[in-house]
Amino acid sequence: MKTIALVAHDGKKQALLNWVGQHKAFFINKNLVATGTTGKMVAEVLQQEVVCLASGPLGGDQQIGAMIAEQKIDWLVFFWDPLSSQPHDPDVKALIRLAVVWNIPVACNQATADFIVHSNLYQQNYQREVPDFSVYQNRLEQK
Ligand SMILES: O=C(CO)COP(=O)(O)O
Repeated sequence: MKTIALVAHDGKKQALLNWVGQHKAFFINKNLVATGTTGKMVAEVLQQEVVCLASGPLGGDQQIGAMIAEQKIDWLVFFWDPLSSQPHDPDVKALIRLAVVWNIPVACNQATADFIVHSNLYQQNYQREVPDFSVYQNRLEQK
């Protein structure tokens, strides 16, 4: 079963909740994990279980990043707010970075999230290519 991580900054929470509410049927049979406040709100909208980690500023982004590195997340929906500063900006950057490192689909706005929900690739149970990190491993071993 696919696991989707959902995260939204305060200025983007309503946008995420609206989007999630528009796609209720899509989320049935999906494992959902989220940062603390986002998760509680999403669970209310969907009336579905959401694994709620710590709130973002308290380490929730880092927890999701760790799950990505452990290959436990298939898709990250992260509605980050480009118009306000965040005390935990390094964590935000690190989360997005890990999504790119591990080549998981990441939607940072509604348009991209819509594209993924409606993608034939997604419907066909798309399996992303896991990057080959052996070159880094070799470098570490040479040190
Ligand atoms: O800050 C966040 C993501 O960087 C989100 O955290 P909350 O879901 O706890 O508001």
